[in-house]
Amino acid sequence: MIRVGLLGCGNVAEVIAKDKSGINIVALHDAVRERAEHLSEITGAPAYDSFEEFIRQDIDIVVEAASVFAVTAHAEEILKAGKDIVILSVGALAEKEFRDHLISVAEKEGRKIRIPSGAIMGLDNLKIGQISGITKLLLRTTKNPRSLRINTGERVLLFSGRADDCIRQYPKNINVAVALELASGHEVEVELWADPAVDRNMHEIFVEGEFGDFYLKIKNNPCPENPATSYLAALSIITLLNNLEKAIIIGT
Ligand SMILES: NC(=O)C1=CN([C@@H]2O[C@H](COP(=O)(O)OP(=O)(O)OC[C@H]3O[C@@H](n4cnc5c(N)ncnc54)[C@H](O)[C@@H]3O)[C@@H](O)[C@H]2O)C=CC1
Ligand SMILES: O=C([O-])CC(=O)C(=O)O
Repeated sequence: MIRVGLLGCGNVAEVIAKDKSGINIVALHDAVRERAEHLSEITGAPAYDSFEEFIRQDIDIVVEAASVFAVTAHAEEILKAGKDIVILSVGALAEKEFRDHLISVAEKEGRKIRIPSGAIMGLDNLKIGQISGITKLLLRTTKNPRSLRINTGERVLLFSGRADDCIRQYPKNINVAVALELASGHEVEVELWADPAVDRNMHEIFVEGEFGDFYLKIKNNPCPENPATSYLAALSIITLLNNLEKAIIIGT
């Protein structure tokens, strides 16, 4: 059974820890000790204060659900320690130089970097952008101001521009833009809106290309402990882990 280590023991990790589908969590690490200890009580897996000790454990795959910074700081070491990695804070890969370096380390070590679909649907078939022209790719994300930690009584456009600039400004809110970019191999135009009238995390994706066009709108229920994060993101990781060893692979 695949041995999973959780890097980051916050909101997403807690949903994973409470899941009953049989994920085998064997080690935990969080910069805040109490968070790892809390998940230790739920899973029975040991919590390690130091990252170095955590990564020495008998882990097959590390699930990062921590922060963009945690990926920058630890992803290379995880791969070099012979473990695969699931990266939820995929915004860390917006910078090409870092991304290319990490991929080359994974290739050299014979390891895999897995990017879950996270808080959106449709990421799988968008990979066709790597072989077929895409002429438009726009992500319009709308969240309640509370999720974005701002105060406004009306709908406001907080950002309009490139994904890499947006993730630098909102590292906890727009990882999906970078996932879309990596899947499609195409630059994403991003709009980030704060709207007090919405209580869900909404992502609208507009795509045009040689295949035709599509429009997708998802209205995600936020996680109770962290309204910036959609519950779907945690479900997507659980699903990824449950499918790792299946003989049939569904989706592009
Ligand atoms: N790709 C996607 O679609 C999505 C990505 N995310 C990202 O996933 C990550 C996790 O989300 P949540 O669980 O809601 O966040 P959270 O804030 O509830 O939990 C993160 C935990 O990681 C810990 N942490 C942060 N940096 C660390 C480091 N360098 N070393 C060790 N521990 C560290 C924090 O102390 C915290 O306990 C966030 O970066 C979030 O932006 C969230 C939703 C969707
Ligand atoms: O959970 C969401 O709806 C999206 C999100 O925070 C992210 O992409 O970082």
